[in-house]
Amino acid sequence: MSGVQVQSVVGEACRVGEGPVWEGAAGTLLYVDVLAQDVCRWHPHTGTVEKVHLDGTVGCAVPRRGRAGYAVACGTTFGLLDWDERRFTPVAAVDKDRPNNRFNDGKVDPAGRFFAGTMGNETAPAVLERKQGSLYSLDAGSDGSAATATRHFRDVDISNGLDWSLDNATFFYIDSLAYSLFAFKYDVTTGTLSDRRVVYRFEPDEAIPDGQCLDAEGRLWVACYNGGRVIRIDPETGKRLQVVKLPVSKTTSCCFGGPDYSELFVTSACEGLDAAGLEREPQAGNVFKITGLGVKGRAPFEYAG
Ligand SMILES: O=C1O[C@H](CO)[C@@H](O)[C@H](O)[C@H]1O
Repeated sequence: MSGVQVQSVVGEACRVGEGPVWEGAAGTLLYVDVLAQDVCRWHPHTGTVEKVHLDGTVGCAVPRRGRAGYAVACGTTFGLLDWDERRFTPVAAVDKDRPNNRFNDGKVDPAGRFFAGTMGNETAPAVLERKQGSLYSLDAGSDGSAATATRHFRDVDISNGLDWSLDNATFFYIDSLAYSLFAFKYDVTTGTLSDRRVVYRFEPDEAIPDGQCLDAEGRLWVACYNGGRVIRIDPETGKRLQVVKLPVSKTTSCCFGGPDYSELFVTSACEGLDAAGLEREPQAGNVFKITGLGVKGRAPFEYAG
């Protein structure tokens, strides 16, 4: 019998919860509510959620190496958030020719670069002008030089689902409306991508692929938006290995965490629920914890700037 259990741990609903990151030293879960414009931090021991409200949509927030606060992709600007002072300092702006764009999902690479991608403005979930987005990284300057934003590619619909293979040689990426999980060759020394290929094409009941994370065995866990599930994919074989269903439909992203990284945290959204009665989902927008998967994740990488 499967020992997999799903539990709602943050009962306060997010409009669009995204980008969970486990903070090992503090034992807290960082995530964002994109449309509420909040960076959120959940304390499991007290059950409380602290929030910092920003002056724009928040695509993602990531921890900094050896420094307090977070690097954040807000609106179309990479910046730094001083959590205690609740102050956002812009570092680099992108997509200056696309005023309706916003940042979406992001993650730090094994060398400390902050990758995040953009998308056009949605009129409803997953309804937007196509091919407006790009994938960027924010590379921390060395020896006191300024951080710089680099565009890796254009023509993205909804930039999503980033992670790197255990040997750092492959970058995994999702463009949601391509309904595909892509892999690129990755040069971790230079931070460059090449040779894009499709690893997995999503099934109709898996709906829209959203955020993802790698586990310690090199397999990927993908949250399926409108699919109410996370699925485990072997990128070597392109086979789906496992499905875990959740009690809400708009599952948006996942990360491993907990004291030994054996718990999978899943964010969800309640914004834009459709006319099929889904708005009555009692737990839509909550954060969930899945235990008993029998596999662990790894600690997140931290932005070097
Ligand atoms: O990552 C996301 O995926 C969702 C589905 O593609 C989209 O509706 C959200 O606005 C977006 O943040």
